Amino acid sequence: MALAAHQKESEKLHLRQLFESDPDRARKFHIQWRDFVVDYSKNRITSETIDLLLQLADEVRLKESMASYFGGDVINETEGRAVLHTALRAAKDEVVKVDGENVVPEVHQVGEHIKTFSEEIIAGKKKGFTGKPFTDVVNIGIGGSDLGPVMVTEALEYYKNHLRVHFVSNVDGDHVHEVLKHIDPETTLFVVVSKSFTTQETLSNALTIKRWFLQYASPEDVAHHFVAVSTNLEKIKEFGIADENVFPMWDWVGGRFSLWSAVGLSIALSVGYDNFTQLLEGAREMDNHFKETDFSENIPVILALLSVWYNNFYGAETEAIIPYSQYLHRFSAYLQQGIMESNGKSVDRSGEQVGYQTGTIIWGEPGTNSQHAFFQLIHQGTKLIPSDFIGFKESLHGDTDHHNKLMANFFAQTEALMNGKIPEEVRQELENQDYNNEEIDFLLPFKVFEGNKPTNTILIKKLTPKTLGALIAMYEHKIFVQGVIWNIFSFDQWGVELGKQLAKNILQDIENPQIGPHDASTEQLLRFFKD
Ligand SMILES: O=P(O)(O)OC[C@H]1O[C@](O)(CO)[C@@H](O)[C@@H]1O
Repeated sequence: MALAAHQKESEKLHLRQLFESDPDRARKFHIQWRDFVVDYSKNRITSETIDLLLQLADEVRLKESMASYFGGDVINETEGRAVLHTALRAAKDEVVKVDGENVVPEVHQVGEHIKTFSEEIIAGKKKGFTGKPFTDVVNIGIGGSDLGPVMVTEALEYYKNHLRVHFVSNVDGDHVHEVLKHIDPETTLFVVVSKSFTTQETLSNALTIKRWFLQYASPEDVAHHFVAVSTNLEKIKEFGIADENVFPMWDWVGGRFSLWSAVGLSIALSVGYDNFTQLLEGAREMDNHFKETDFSENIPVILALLSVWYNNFYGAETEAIIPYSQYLHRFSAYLQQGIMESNGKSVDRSGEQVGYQTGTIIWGEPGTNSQHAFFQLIHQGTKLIPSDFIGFKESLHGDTDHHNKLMANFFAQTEALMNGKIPEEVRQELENQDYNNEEIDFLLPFKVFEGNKPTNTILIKKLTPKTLGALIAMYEHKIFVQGVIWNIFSFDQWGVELGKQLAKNILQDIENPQIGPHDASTEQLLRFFKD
């Protein structure tokens, strides 16, 4: 394949040389779009690489797949569903059909419900069972019903109102009990979020909270303090939630892409509905950019192709995502589900084992903390770790002193990763510090930086609800493009089922005297646990 042969050649090149030999490189390999600058020039690529990768996008018929994705075709074939998180941010006059029905009016109707509900809670018009306004919100959900809301409410903390928002996700009782310590039943609203309303963790946490609540309130008060977001309206009723407190969602929205729906209710409660709609608008703008822009200037397409380049041709297994913003401290955790649950597949669309690498391992922490934690390995370790650096031009607090220092680190790291430090530079530096020759010869190999480490720099004007929406949508579309290239189904998640099933059986073993047949190791461990 042309790309494999090309990789053999490009492997010999160093980013330093590539910059030295082409003064136009930074201009050539960057995309400016609205408040975003995406500089991908610090990658091990030439114009030929990009041409070959764009050719690959054509060969896999990416354009046609995009039309199916946005058009509501059943592209989640193993679950028989369309994949339409993009419809959740569609403008009122757009038409997006599922089974011949335009779903946009319904989406906007739920949006209106989110608006009135959140505004009444924020304004203190809707009150708790003793007539006091709400002060706290607890989001009860897991996976996509938790990670998106928690990431966005943290990311938009600067924009938040007086409501304190808490998240309970883990079935580990420590999580729920710690949250219960900090809330008052009279003034807390509980938002139970579960697309299926059958998830063990969420139902257990919701029931524990309901039991706790009923120590202070009567059963009819549940209707005022609990709201639910789900596709499973029957189960919600059984739980005792009032009809007006039910926010529907749809099976054509995957959990990990659902924060744009009523799953984002805790976001709207935390930052207000206007900010929530700004988030959607940012995502819509990115959708349009993705749909309408030539692939050579298309941010999600270029980022996806670069990721494929390292994953499939350089053998890189992981990608680091490093936001230089403390507000984005849950961003990589959020993308871990988005990317790894979507593209962690080893069977292609015809049911055959793939003979190539698929989904990348995603990890990361905010800069500058990450520099003091794991950057040693990125700079001088043996592994190739392509990294996305995300930073903002303006500081929200207007603190230029801190922001300049933060951003100096942001730029310095990608420059250092790219250039490295050659032996001559190290020698000169040590000589200047009056080291003798023997000391220099000893220290030199440890102080050399090979460089040539690829990074993308995503520089955004300011962290706002709108730019955040666009940033999240950018990664959503990157996931989609990669799924098309790898010919896998990105929108199911069968791989999470087996563990769930076994846990059900093991719970029986734990709660009953008998331990069912297991492998010798599991059985022995269960005996230790029960003794
Ligand atoms: O919203 P639900 O149905 O409770 O599911 C929670 C999460 O569980 C999964 O199905 C599997 O982890 C995710 O895809 C989903 O986001």
